[in-house]
Amino acid sequence: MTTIRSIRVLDVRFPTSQMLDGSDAMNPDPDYSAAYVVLETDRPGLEGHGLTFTIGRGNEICCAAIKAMEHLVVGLDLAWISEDMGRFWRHITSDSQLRWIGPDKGAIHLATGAVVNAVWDLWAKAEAKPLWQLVTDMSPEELVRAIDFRYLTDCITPEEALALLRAQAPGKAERIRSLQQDGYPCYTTSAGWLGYEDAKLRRLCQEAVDSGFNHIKLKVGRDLADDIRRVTIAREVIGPDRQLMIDANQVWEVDQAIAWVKQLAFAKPWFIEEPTSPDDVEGHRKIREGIGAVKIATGEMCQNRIIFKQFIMRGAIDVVQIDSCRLGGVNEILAVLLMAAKYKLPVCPHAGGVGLCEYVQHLSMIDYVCISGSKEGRVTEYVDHLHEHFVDPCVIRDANYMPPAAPGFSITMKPESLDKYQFRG
Ligand SMILES: C[C@H](O)[C@@H](O)[C@@H](O)[C@H](O)C(=O)O
Ligand SMILES: [Mg+2]
Repeated sequence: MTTIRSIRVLDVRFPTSQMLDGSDAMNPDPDYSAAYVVLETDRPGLEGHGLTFTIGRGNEICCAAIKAMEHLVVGLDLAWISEDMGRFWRHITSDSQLRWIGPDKGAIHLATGAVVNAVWDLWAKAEAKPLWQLVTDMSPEELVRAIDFRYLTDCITPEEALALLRAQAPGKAERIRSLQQDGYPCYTTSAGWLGYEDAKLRRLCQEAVDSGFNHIKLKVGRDLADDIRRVTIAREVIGPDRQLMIDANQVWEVDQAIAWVKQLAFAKPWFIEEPTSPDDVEGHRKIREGIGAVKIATGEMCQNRIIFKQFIMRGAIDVVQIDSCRLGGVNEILAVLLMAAKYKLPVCPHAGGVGLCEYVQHLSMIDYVCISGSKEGRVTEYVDHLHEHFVDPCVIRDANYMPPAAPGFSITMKPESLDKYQFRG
């Protein structure tokens, strides 16, 4: 028996705004931060680690929200959790007084992401498996049991999910072999932060091409003339055959988005990401209909499975960009992966930030092995910042995430980094 004895919460912030790393049209000066949680157990040496990502101020609010969930996790037995993961998720999201300040959204849901992922990390460490393997070793029945289908059954029922997972099961071993050999494809955003000068943009695009990337994402949306110049540079460096993606981080009105994207269409972007409010399903649908061949991607700020359901069912998006800790952790992410698979939409997760690449590689591998069954038209984000702070950082080979081998969810940070970057006000 392993019992969660206590939780420790740390406010960790990195001064990334100094170099304008991570900057975009909506967020000019992000300080990549983590509301970091450690679940301490009665088994010596066994802890679960998790985090939710913020960009600086407000991180303390997420830390407070995690602390407010303490009574929901302390005292739980790992065997009770792992016996029925869906029951655990319902338990953690059903405190009615905390639910009142959500539900399924805002700081309390970000906190849910941190805590739920810490529990998965704990379970994977207890089983001595990397998280992706813990999940891909599950039977279709066990996977379905991990999901809370509340509010989703008009889109996908547990029976349909089971049928989908069973249909993919025979190919699992072969796909795991493919992951071990070639990894899972990724794209880079490191070249295209909005605060970077043209010369730096050009140099970083070239470096990305030289390291084997076939997909590059650029920030747009502050100034149209700048954008035209920047996408021209990027297209020139990457050539006609690689994919260019653009990301506006929610700055436009719906009609403005249509007009602006049309002006950038000459550079043949594969998709426009977050053209407008992340909650505006109908707005995305209108933009999608108005911009011709350019696809619509969104999801890094899609707060829960219910909004994703609407995007997916209303034909409002082409590319589903789950975030590993804005949704309420692995359980809710599995639900979104299944809905996307049913509607045959590719999932290209959001990453970057601090720790998001470490998290998300596992999720893409689970999607590939158990759910979508394909790497076709799918790439996961990669950003080259802050990996040195992790005990088991992600490994990229020829623009592919290689499957992590160490037990857990790869999110454990080095004690010296936690100490050095702890925010002390
Ligand atoms: C503030 C952040 O760096 C964002 O710009 C980033 O998450 C971005 O939207 C992305 O898609 O990587
Ligand atoms: Mg983005």
